[in-house]
Amino acid sequence: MEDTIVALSSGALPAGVAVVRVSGPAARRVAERLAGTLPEPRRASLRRIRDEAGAMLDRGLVLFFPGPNSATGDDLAEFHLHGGRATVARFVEAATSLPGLRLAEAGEFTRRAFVNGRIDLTEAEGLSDLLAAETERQRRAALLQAEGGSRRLFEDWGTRLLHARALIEASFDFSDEGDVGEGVDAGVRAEVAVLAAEIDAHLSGAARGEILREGFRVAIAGPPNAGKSSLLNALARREVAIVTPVPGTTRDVLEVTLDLAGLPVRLFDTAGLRETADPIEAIGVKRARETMERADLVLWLDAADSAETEAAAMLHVKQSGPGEPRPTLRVRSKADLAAAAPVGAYDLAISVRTGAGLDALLAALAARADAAAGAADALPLQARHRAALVETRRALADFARAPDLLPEVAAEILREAADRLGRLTGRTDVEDLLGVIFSRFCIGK
Ligand SMILES: Nc1nc2c(ncn2[C@@H]2O[C@H](COP(=O)(O)OP(=O)(O)OP(=O)(O)O)[C@@H](O)[C@H]2O)c(=O)[nH]1
Ligand SMILES: [K+]
Ligand SMILES: [Mg+2]
Repeated sequence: MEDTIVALSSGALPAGVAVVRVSGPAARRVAERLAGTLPEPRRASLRRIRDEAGAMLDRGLVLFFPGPNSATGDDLAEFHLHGGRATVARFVEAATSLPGLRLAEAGEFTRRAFVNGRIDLTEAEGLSDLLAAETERQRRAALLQAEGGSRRLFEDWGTRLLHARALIEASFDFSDEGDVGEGVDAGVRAEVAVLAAEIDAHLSGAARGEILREGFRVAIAGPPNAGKSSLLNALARREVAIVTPVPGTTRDVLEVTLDLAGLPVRLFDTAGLRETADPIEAIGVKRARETMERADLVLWLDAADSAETEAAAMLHVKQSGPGEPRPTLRVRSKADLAAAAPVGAYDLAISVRTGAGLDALLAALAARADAAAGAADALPLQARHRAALVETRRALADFARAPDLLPEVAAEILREAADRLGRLTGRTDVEDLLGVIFSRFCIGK
């Protein structure tokens, strides 16, 4: 029989309330031992909680959720205790001293929910993202997935693949032998093509999903002394980077994450770009160029008092890497030093000294991040999903490429494609296929 598991399910102690959950076949017996009697299912009721020797441990709310309609799918008891370390430790000690009960491993409650068919893998991933979400957009995307958004999409695709395959299999399982090898029906091919296009559209959101997850990367770059580190400190509202009047102060890449438009926006302060004989600074310059290459946006700073000309500045941008030039926001910095900042060639003028232009800069960053992240309620696309969908797509491309495929081969390719999808949700199952075939083709007669 399956173990019964116990763990503190709420956050760090001490806290106002600690929620301890007990899940598994012994949950009812254990909860009765500790709480005396159990309230009606799904009702909270106050109980004295006693240890194995009958000594009082605490007084708190007790709930009982009979399986399979519980969060884990097993019998589940919940204790709301006073959130002190000693209280929780003593409770867990008393519970685990009862037979059949042990401490839960990391993620084990969710794992049981999956094993018991309460949630699929994408919903489990959504739950874990929901716990990790730090910004509003991350929270919304995670909730969408935890609530089954991705599961429904992938299951719909899987069902359609199953249909197409069932139709093909029928053509060789149930036709006269002479018909075998006629190639795949045009209607089935068309259905698969529509499906492939839908997967492509979903895959095209990969870059947006990555921004949601990994953050929108902004490289603060420019010539030495442009005020890059000063800007980083101003936006972070703390002294993250060393600022001095000495050009070439920054060498390491420094990172600060802001929450803008509900998205994580990662700012990287970099070494000023210039030719240098100093080997340490040269490494810093190399890292600065690499950071620019990987950035979603380059914030190119050019100080109002700098001798650097427009053309030279753009040369730096061009020199920043071999790849595509990155999207760039050109900022005239230290605007307080110029009588009238020549904004024309720049997108924005700022002064860290006076604070001028900083709000406009933040608004511009938020707008860029928001545009890059795409529609606010699009389903998130995770790396694991992307990998599986790319494989699914590859199989469908094989299917599309050869119009004269033997039905047996075509069915096998679709089986592979569906397998990849099934692994996404963790519900690959041949019984499904049999069900579709038999229900559609009235085998029983
Ligand atoms: N007047 C004025 N001075 C500024 C402003 N921002 C920065 N400075 C000064 O410019 C100098 C260089 O600033 P940093 O922030 O170190 O410049 P940096 O671009 O990080 O320099 P490196 O790391 O050496 O490339 C410092 O003395 C700052 O106090 C500003 O808005 N106005
Ligand atoms: K400096
Ligand atoms: Mg610096």
